[in-house]
Amino acid sequence: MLDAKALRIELGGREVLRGVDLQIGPGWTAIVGPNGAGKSTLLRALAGLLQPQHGRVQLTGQALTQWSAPERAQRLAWMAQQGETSGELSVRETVELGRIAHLGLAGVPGVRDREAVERALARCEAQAWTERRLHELSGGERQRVLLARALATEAPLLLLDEPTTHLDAPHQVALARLFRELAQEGRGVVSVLHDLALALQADRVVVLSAGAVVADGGPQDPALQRALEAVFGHAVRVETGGCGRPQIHLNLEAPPCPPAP
Ligand SMILES: Nc1ncnc2c1ncn2[C@@H]1O[C@H](COP(=O)(O)OP(=O)(O)OP(=O)(O)O)[C@@H](O)[C@H]1O
Repeated sequence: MLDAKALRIELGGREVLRGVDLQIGPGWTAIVGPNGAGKSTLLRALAGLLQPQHGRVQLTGQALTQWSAPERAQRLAWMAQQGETSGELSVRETVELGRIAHLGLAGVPGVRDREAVERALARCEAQAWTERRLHELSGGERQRVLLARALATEAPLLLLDEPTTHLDAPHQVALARLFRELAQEGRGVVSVLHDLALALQADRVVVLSAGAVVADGGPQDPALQRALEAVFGHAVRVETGGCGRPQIHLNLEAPPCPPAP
């Protein structure tokens, strides 16, 4: 779906992305890395919101810039870190914004649009507040509404910047389940995550450090464990948990293990 090649981005005179290559297909991809590693910058570049000084991003074989804004929005949904949405809109109005890519600004929603909005609200467990204003919601509730707006686009690819911010533990688990469901439906989900335990539930984990991809593989990949130790500077142990899914243990007291001989 998305193919980024040799992406280099400079912000404020500093090189923030240093030649990133990344192909994104169906499945759930988690992007992790320390603060300032360039995760949000990478996601914004993949969404076409930031122009790289060098390199390019293609969406299904065509440069991102060659798609019109509505065409692009039908194929690629973007969820920023919180803050960009008007708190005066109701929850339903906010989620309906996800249909603008299909309807245009003056379009009248049809049955399909209303169904997409209801399905998105249900998947994010946000149906109970549809008439409330966004500013009346808690941080976690608002986060689920913004995710519902992205889902309402029905785009095959979702780019989500820290979607678990403000979510309590059960809703974080529910979100991981939702991402796996979306992946099984053949959609691509790319999420920037700080919670490594959650990130290891993804099909693929990309580790970014100082603007470069330093590991890219499945959650059980030994190279991933080594990269996480190197990047975060603490011992990391990944083992198989009760449901056959990887579990991570990050030992903040212990330094990384010495490299294998
Ligand atoms: N508009 C800007 N002008 C100058 N530098 C910027 C700008 N936006 C981001 N940066 C810098 O680029 C680097 C990468 O920022 P980015 O937000 O992509 O990091 P991140 O990995 O998402 O971090 P975090 O985990 O803290 O959200 C940081 O060092 C940041 O200070």
